[in-house]
Amino acid sequence: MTQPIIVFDLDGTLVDTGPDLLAALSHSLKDSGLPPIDPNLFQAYLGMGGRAMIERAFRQANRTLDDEQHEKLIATFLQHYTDNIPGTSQLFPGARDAMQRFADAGWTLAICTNKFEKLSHALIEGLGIHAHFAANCGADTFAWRKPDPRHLISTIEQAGGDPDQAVMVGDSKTDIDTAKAAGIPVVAVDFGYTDQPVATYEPSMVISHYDELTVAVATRLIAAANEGTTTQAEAP
Ligand SMILES: O=C(O)COP(=O)(O)O
Ligand SMILES: [Mg+2]
Repeated sequence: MTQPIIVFDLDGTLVDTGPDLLAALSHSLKDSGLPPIDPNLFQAYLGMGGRAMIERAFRQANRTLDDEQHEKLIATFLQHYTDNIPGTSQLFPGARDAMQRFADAGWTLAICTNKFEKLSHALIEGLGIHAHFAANCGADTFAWRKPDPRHLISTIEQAGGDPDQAVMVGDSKTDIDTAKAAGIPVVAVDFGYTDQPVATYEPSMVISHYDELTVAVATRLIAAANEGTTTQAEAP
């Protein structure tokens, strides 16, 4: 049997990239005459990328934003973010130990993120954890991205895993929708970037700290998902 695989989302799940994303946002907007960024207004938008954050900043200030200006600001945002990786970004508490636990138990680890692949790789390398991951697939790795389930399935395949022996960990509706559409159990962290509590989206389980994510728990989630499939398949 293939060894099981645990697939992590990146922003807001494994790594707290929020302060660096906000710094890039402030930098990109510094010549736009917008009021200073209030971090509280952007918490839910942190996992949605620069495009959505810039849009929100203009909407918040009741200012219009044309396509050309938007593209220019996104380029400035990305340049600043790229130049400063890993910046102040840090793994969430307990994440390092959790990764080690799963690696020690023989699990494959992978990342499925809507960050650009180049940025995801730079961040993971900057944090010194790249050796853990058999695959690190971003928004531009394939022709599809989350919430398209093929982003997750292709990540698992690239890592040499089996979708029937997989669990995902995420922080957003996008992650939960992706995993559900792929038929893969999903653990939601409640400390990430989401506007509604993650429980609203009915993940397989919600955790508030990585200590709760044990190998036994993940194994049970996979077993339960496969039982569900068998029962459904056997149903008349
Ligand atoms: O950068 C984004 O758009 C979101 O990144 P994530 O998928 O790692 O949360
Ligand atoms: Mg995320």
